[in-house]
Order: sequence, then C-alpha cells, then structure tokens
Amino acid sequence: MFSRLLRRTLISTRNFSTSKHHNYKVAIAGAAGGIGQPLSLLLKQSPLITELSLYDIVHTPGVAADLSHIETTAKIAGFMGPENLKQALKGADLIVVAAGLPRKPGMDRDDLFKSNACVVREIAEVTAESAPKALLAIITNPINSVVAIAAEVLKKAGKYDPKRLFGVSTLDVVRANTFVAELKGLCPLEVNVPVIGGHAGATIIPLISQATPAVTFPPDQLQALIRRIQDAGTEVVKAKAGAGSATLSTAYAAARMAISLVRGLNGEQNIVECAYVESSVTEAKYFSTPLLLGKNGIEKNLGLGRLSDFEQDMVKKAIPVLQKNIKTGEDFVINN
Ligand SMILES: NC(=O)C1=CN([C@@H]2O[C@H](COP(=O)(O)OP(=O)(O)OC[C@H]3O[C@@H](n4cnc5c(N)ncnc54)[C@H](O)[C@@H]3O)[C@@H](O)[C@H]2O)C=CC1
Ligand SMILES: O=C([O-])CC(=O)C(=O)O
Repeated sequence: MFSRLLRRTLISTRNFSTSKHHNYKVAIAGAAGGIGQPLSLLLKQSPLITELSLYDIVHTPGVAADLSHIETTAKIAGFMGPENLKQALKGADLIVVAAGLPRKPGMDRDDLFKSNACVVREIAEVTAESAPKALLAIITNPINSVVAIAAEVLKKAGKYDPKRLFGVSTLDVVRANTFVAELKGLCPLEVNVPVIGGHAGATIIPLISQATPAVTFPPDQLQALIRRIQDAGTEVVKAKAGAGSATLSTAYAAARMAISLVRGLNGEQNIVECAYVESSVTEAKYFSTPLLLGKNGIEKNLGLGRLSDFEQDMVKKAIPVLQKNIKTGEDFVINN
C-alpha cells in the first residue's frame, strides 16, 4: 500500500535542491477517526512534511503519542477539543478535513448533511482566522454540498481563494484504476482513469475513454464497470455492516491527494490530480476535473478533455444534481 505513496514522496525529495522547502505543516481535522488515523500514519512517512498537527474532539493525545514514536522527521502534535482548534490549524500549509459522521447501511451521503454541515462550517471559520493561506482539502461527506459551505464561510470572512479549496474525490480515481486494472490484467500503478463530476452516485463520472493505457469494453461490461465505480462506497458500507464506510482506501487516496498538494506547493512540475473545486467548466459551480497543481494550489484546470457521447450524457445528467447539492450547502450558510 505504501509503495506508490513512498515512491511519489521519495522521488519528490530526490528531485529537489536544498533551496526547496521540505518543511510543510499539515493539519488533520478528525485525526482520531477511521480515516484520520491511517491518513496520519501515511503522512508521517512523507519527508516533505515536517509538522503534523492532529486535531479531533476525542483521543488525539493517544494518537499523537503513538505516532510520535515513528522514526520519520515529521513532528507530531495532538490537539483535542474546539478550544484548541485555532492552535491546531495555526500556520498550516495544508488542512485536511476528515471530521464528521460516516454512512451506515441504507443511508445516502446526503443523509450526512445535517450532522456534518456544522463540522465543516466550524473548521472553515477557524481556517479563515488561523491559516487563511492554507490549502483546504475536505474529505467529509457529502462532498458535493460541504465544499460549498466552506467556500461561503471563507467568502464571508474575506479569505476565499478558489485555487485553495478542494473536495477530495481521489478515491474514485483510485477505485477506477483498480477495477480497470483487474478487468484488463494490468498493473494498477500503471493505470490512470480521470473521474470527473462529484462524489456521489450518478455524479461520479469515470472517463474510461481517457484511460491510460487506452482500454475498451463491450457496452454491457462498460455499464457494469461504471456502475461499480459509482456504487463502490456503498459496496464497502454494506460489507462493513454498520461499522462505517471506507476508511483505509480513503486514507490511501487522501494521502495521495495531500502529498500531491504539498509537492505542488514545493514547486514540483506536472502534478495532476482530479478534485471537486469551483469551476466554470460546466454549469455546475463546483465540478471535479483533472487539475494541474502548483505553488498556489490550482495552477490550471485541465477541463473535461474529449468525452464520448455516453460520457457527455452522464455529465448532462449530473449537472442538475450537483446544482441542487451545491445550493443546499450555500443555503445552509445563508440561513444559519
Ligand atoms: N471523500 C471521500 O472519498 C470519503 C469521505 N468519507 C467521509 O469522511 C468522514 C469521516 O469518516 P470516518 O473517518 O470513517 O468517520 P469516523 O467516525 O471514524 O471519524 C470521524 C472523526 O471525526 C471526529 N469529529 C466529529 N466531529 C468533529 C468536530 N466537530 N471536530 C473535529 N473532529 C470531529 C470524530 O471524533 C471522529 O474521530 C465521513 O463524513 C465520511 O462520510 C468517507 C470515505 C470516503
Ligand atoms: O460511501 C461513503 O459513504 C463513503 C465514501 O464517500 C466512499 O467510500 O466513497
């Protein structure tokens, strides 16, 4: 599991002269959770990160003490409770948010809005105050709506920079790569499938026509593959049978995204990841597409590329769903 991440991070340190920073502070909110703990462990492996700040409302002293014994450079600090949130985020270059409830069987991601909207609002408010220049990467569901909450909160505080706010949809790319590799007998590390749109059901749009290496499937197999990628979160929720949703694969995916963001900050070239961001690529105000990352977050939105008719149809159908999800997030900030 570590190989891809380690390879990425090791490559990035080897490629750099001493004039580059290598001293980034990353804060994780929800660090004691099912995603937060393995994510913290993975980020503790990165030589680019010199400070890891672990925030949660429970258990962070224990998680921090445990991780702090690992023989890598990142210094670990644990912060527990809202009174310590400001200090936890202070001066962070990147804040990753994995705080909030996960799904149980029978729930949609939208069912989490009620409980998680306040969590994201609180963290965005303190980000505006404590680390206004930080990149903010949100894992918490429902991504399609809560990214809009963070944007509105940052706007209210006069600190919003659309280049610095990300909904983490990397897990959809990771799953698409894995499933395509399985079907075609390829090494998953060599496969790249862009996944655009949002992060729920039919808004998850894998672009199999843009996969590298190029792959083709008969129509029924293509439909089944796309459906599996779209329903993969539910597949895990069902298998965990009430014990939560995907945590380990999410931690892997979020660590991949976090390390890519830090590599971008560090001036590395050609770092591309898909993420759910403010966008003018479609009529949906937020939309995931491949992004070129850099010193200020998003360097360039690489857009949709060339879509098959089938993919165009999926985009058309996803837009009204995303617009509704986004409005839910925006209305929450207006009305509360
Ligand atoms: N974007 C993605 O690809 C994915 C997103 N998720 C989402 O990630 C979130 C976290 O999932 P898990 O780690 O499995 O849940 P979990 O319940 O295991 O952990 C959540 C953590 O957040 C903490 N927390 C709750 N309220 C908080 C607050 N106000 N401030 C700081 N910490 C707070 C809890 O104490 C807990 O430690 C969920 O909303 C889930 O739906 C899950 C899988 C994939
Ligand atoms: O399905 C869920 O609730 C968690 C999630 O976002 C995923 O696994 O993609």
